[in-house]
Amino acid sequence: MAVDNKCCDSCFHCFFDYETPVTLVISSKRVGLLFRFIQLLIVAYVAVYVCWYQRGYQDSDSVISSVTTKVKGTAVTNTSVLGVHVWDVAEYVIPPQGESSFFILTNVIVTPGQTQSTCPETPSPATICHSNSDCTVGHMDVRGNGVQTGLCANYSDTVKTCEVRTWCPLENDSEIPKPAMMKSAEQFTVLIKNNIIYPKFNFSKRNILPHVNSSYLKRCIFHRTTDPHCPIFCLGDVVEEAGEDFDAMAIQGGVMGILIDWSCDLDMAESLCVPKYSFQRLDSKNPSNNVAPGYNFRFAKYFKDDENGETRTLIKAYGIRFDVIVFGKAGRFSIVQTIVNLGATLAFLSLVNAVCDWVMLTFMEKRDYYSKHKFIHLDNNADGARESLTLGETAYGTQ
Ligand SMILES: Nc1ncnc2c1ncn2[C@@H]1O[C@H](COP(=O)(O)OP(=O)(O)OP(=O)(O)O)[C@@H](O)[C@H]1O
Repeated sequence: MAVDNKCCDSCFHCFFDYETPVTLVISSKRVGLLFRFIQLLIVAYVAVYVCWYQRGYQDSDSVISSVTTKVKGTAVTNTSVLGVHVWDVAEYVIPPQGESSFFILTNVIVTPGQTQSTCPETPSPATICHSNSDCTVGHMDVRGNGVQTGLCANYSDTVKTCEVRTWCPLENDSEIPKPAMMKSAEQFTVLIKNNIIYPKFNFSKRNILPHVNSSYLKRCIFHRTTDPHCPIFCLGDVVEEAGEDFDAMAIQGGVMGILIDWSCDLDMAESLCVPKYSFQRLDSKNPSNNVAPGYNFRFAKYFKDDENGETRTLIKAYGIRFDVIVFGKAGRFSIVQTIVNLGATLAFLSLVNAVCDWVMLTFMEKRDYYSKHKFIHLDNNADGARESLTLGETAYGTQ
């Protein structure tokens, strides 16, 4: 019965009691100092990080962009296979459309006069044979060059390999030309046309800036200090600025990144929103992991001979692929973002009291004395304003 009464009593109190905070002024230098220090930390965080660094008062948008490229330049080579050969854009830029990623041929292994016939395979543990019984008719090896005829043929005076039906003679890529056949490609230039949009702010711009006229475009080459807004780049300069050696890279090829940063503060003048260019090698050139370095692929040019038979020239192309990568974020003042961030700041400031109370009631010498005055229970049934202090029980646990 007594338990029931106690339970009803506490439910009654819980439901009908009214709690109101009492302002307690504590003249303690230590607590006061802690309070101001945490306040200062929060204000500094909001001012420096949220407002200045993160621009918390701005709404932001990511860039959308289109890129086209055009390469210019010619190179001359003189080799035993091709003789004197002049290479122009249509031959060394692959693909020729001028996309945001383009390949410049810098080194080649040419195998001319290939026809559909039979010839001995390139020697390897899987293709070397001693007699016909070592070869299987119709066998195709993924790493091989054709379909085995079942014959063991002389590859050289000392080596025999299984004969295959394929495009013969086979390519011999055991030695890559050094120096690269077209190392003069470092003098080629590329015009990059880049249009960007920030759709949220209805803002668009291109990297050929308003002050760039056609006569300037005809003679300028990008230079970080003298011509930072010229959209024509010398390939050698791009590789050099990335800290790489063009001659070395031209031998086995690689991948370069031309990075265009369009980060803009749209609260400032539009003329200050300009592209910032940087260059970076994107493929691995780690000397400790130098297996399968560079970049190469094969393609062929096909001809009809006098008897209407098909002949082709196989080209193993080594070169540098340039990827134009556009990125950026723009920000513009937004009242909604400002209010959201101000609200977050105020919410943070309200935490200061909670932290100081916790320190004061947990670690300070006079914590019992503070807690005695912090939590007061007023009994409404008593005559006048009799105070009953709830000693020992605080919101932070038993003291
Ligand atoms: N890779 C490049 N190196 C140097 N200048 C270039 C390069 N690409 C284009 N230009 C020059 O930039 C200008 C604009 O090129 P755009 O391709 O828009 O015009 P174009 O008249 O079709 O160019 P072109 O016929 O000379 O290839 C032209 O004067 C062009 O000669």
